[in-house]
Amino acid sequence: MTSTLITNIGELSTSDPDQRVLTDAAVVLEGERISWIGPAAGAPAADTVHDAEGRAGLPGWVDSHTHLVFAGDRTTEFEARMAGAEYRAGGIAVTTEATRAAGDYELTRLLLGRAAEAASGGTTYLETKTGYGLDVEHEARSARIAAGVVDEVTYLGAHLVPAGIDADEYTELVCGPMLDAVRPYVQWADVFCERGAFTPEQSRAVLTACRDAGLGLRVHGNQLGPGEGTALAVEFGAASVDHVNHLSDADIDALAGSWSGWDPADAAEAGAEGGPAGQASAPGRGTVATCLPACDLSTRQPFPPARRLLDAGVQIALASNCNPGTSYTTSMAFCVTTAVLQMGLSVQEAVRAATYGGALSLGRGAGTDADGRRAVGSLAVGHRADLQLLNAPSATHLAYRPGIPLTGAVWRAGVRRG
Ligand SMILES: N=CN[C@@H](CCC(=O)O)C(=O)O
Ligand SMILES: [Zn+2]
Repeated sequence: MTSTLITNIGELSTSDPDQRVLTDAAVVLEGERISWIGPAAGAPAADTVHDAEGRAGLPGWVDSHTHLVFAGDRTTEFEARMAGAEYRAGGIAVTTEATRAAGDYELTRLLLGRAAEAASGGTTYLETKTGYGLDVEHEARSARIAAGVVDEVTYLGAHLVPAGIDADEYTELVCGPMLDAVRPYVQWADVFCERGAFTPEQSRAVLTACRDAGLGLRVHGNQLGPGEGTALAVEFGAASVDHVNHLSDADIDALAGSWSGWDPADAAEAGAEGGPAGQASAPGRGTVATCLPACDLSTRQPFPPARRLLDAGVQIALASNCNPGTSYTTSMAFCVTTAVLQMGLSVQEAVRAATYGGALSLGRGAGTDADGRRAVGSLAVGHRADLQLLNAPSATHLAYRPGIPLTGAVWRAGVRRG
């Protein structure tokens, strides 16, 4: 097994339980895993050496919320929004029509292009959702295509009630034949619990059916206004609730309560979280609040109360939410920049949310699961060797130099990608 020593790392953000930031550091990669981390002066020899020349190093981004399986374009809707129109869930139907019309080859090509774009920006672990098929055939097709490209696939048949079908009838389809059809390809299920999408009752039905089918749960909640999405997510022990723009005090308390007694160091020691199936059994594991700042800018929503959530003890994630309607970017660096400049997070808090936070929300924050899949999102011995070097001396430059593509060299599972 070949080993690589990456040395002379000026500043290394580990995103580990102690949130250690090492200076003059080195990392050794052996095969797909990290085998050593420490001061450059004490690093062991390796087959090959990469000199970081004082650059900053950090885990590869974990993008835990995207909608990449789609065709078509929503520029006109975006222009109208920039001119003052409100975002409405109904735009999903426009993308659904274009997605259904695209052939398998075209849809796969589009997805591969977006995944490659994400990778070139330093993303090394990627989740994506269905949700632009909205019938049995096209949801199953989206799930199948996604499973061949990304790391984790989420079933989002409950994205919008398509025209021509009663909402309750459609919800039954989502909970029955559509779920059966996507089940071989997906690990997670999600529901858009929001006005104009799915009611709390319909969302509850979807979460129940998907939980009973053995899927891990996620919720799109509290994006466009106050609502029950977050409360439902906590009640169902969902791994994440995403958007969280309009939270009540009770929502924040519920999220914080879901994490009471949880200690990341215990989680790391206890070993595998086991992915989605492990979410209920992981001790003290709560519901991650996933913030999507690029989407908030594009839809002119208030940013989520990330500072308050962190201070209350809630684990948060940052994700791109790349989709054609509300957030057409794969740039995790942009999300980190925005979280620092606009949401009151420190650089290290934002980096941790965009790496470890996402991994935690995907059940991949610690240990190695039964299939041998290693933890991602933080740099520790035994974790998958996913890391990036910035063309900058510190992670602070992500916020200090907004808009500058700083990702330099990237390793994914120990393999140099860029
Ligand atoms: N909010 C729901 N779904 C997507 C937007 C989908 C669309 O408008 O196409 C989101 O996460 O923002
Ligand atoms: Zn989304």
